[in-house]
Amino acid sequence: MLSPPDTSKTMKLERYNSYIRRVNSTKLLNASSKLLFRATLLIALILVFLFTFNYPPLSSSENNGNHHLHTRTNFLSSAFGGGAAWEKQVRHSSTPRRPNGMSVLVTGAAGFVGSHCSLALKKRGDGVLGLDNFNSYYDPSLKRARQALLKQHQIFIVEGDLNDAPLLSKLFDVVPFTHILHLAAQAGVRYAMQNPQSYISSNIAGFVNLLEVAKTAKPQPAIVWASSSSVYGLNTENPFSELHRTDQPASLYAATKKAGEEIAHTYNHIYGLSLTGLRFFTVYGPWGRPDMAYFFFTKDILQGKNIDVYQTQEGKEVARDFTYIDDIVKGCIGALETAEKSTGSGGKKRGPAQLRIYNLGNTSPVGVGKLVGILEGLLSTKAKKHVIKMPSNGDVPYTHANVTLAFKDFGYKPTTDLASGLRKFVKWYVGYYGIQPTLKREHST
Ligand SMILES: O=C(O)[C@H]1O[C@H](OP(=O)(O)OP(=O)(O)OC[C@H]2O[C@@H](n3ccc(=O)[nH]c3=O)[C@H](O)[C@@H]2O)[C@H](O)[C@@H](O)[C@H]1O
Repeated sequence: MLSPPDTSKTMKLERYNSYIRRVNSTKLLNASSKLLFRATLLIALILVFLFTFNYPPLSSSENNGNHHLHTRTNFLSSAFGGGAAWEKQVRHSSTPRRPNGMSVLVTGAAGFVGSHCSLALKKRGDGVLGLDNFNSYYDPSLKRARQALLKQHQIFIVEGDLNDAPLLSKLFDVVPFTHILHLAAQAGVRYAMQNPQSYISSNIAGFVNLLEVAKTAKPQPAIVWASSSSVYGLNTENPFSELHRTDQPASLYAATKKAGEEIAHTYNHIYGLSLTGLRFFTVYGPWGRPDMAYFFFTKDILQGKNIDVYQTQEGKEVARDFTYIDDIVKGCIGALETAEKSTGSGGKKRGPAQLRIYNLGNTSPVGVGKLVGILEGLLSTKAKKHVIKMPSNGDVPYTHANVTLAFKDFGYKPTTDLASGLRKFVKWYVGYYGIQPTLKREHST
C-alpha cells in the first residue's frame, strides 16, 4: 500500500498564503479607506473654497468697473430676501405717483426724522424706499411701530445696514433713485463716550459706503443728508451761521458729523455728486427718540423719578434751539426739491456739482429749566428736579441757529414754538404708551 502523501507541508503553505491574503486585503481596505477619506476631505475643501470666494463668478455681465461688487451682490441676494417678490416690493415702494416725482432712498426710515420725511414724501406722490438696520440703540419696538405706520402708506423698509455694500448696490441695480435722503446715523451726543466705535461705523464708514455706491450708480442720485448743530462745538459766536468755524467739536458725535461734511466735499469734488448737508438743531416731536432729554424727562416726570437738569460750570442755564419735527420735514423737502442733479457718471465727474450746507433750527433758544416747566404744565405733574453742573461728556451749553441761508434758498421758516410742539408731543406720548385717559383728554388739542 502506498502510504498517504505527506500533506503537512502543503497545508502549512496554504495556511501561510491565506494569512498573507488576509493581511494584504486588510492593508488594501485600510489604504482604500484612507484614499476615500482624503478624497472626501479634498472635495469638502474645494466646496468651502468655492462657497467662500464665490468662484467662478455667478455673474460676469458687469462692465462698469464694479465687477466684484456686483458679483457679490448677486451671490448675497438670497441672504437679504432678494428675488422677484422682494424686487417687486422695492420697485412698487420707490415708484413716484405724480409726474416728475422723485424716487428717494431714505436711510434711517424707521428713525424719528426718517419716518416723518418718508410719510411726507409719499403723501406728495414721491416714491420712497426705506432702509434701516433696526439697531437697539433705543427701544426697537418703537422703530417697528414706525415701520408699521409706513407700511400702511405703502412704504417698504428694507432691513439692512449702511455698511452692506452688496445690498446697497443691489438696491441701485433695481431702482434708478433720483435722490437719497440719508438720515441713518448713530445719534446721541453723550453715548459716544460709551460706544465710540458705533459712531465711526455708522457716521463715517457707513456714509462712505453709501457714497461709494452712489458715485457708480447710473444715474448718480442727488444726496441730502443729516449733519448736526453739534459741529459748532465750542464756537462762541451767536447765532450760529454756516460761515462760523466748526473745527472745535466737543464730542465724538460732532467730530463724525464734521468728518461727514469734509467727506461730502471730497465726493463732490472727485465724482461730481450733488451733496447737501443739513445741520439739525435738537429736533423733537411725536414719534421722537427716547434717548433725548424732552422724551425721557416726560417719562421720568410721569413715573415720579428725579431728573437731572444741567447748568453750565458758571451756573448758567443750558439752552437749546429746540426745533419741531414738522419744520425739519419742510426743510428736508425744500433741500431735496432744490438739489441739483449730480454731474458724474459711471464713477467719473463730468462737471462741477452742487455742494451745500444749511442750518435747520428754530432761531429761538430755550433753557432746559423752561422746557421742564412746560412739560410740568402739560403733564399736570411737578418734576423732581435735580439741578447739577453739566458733566464733561461732550455736551455744549448753548445752540442758536441763524437760518437765513435756508430761507433764501428754499423758503425755510420754522413756525412751531416749543410750547406748541411739546403739546403735540405729549398728546402723542400719552396715546402711544396708553397713559391715563384723563391726561389725554386734558391735553387734546
Ligand atoms: O442738535 C443736534 O445735532 C443734536 O441734538 C440732540 O442733542 P442735544 O441737543 O444734546 O439733545 P438732548 O440730549 O435731548 O439734550 C437737550 C438738552 O437737555 C440737557 N440735558 C440732557 C440730559 C439730561 O439728563 N439733562 C439735561 O439737562 C442737555 O444739556 C441739552 O441742553 C440729539 O440728541 C443729537 O443726536 C443731535 O442731533
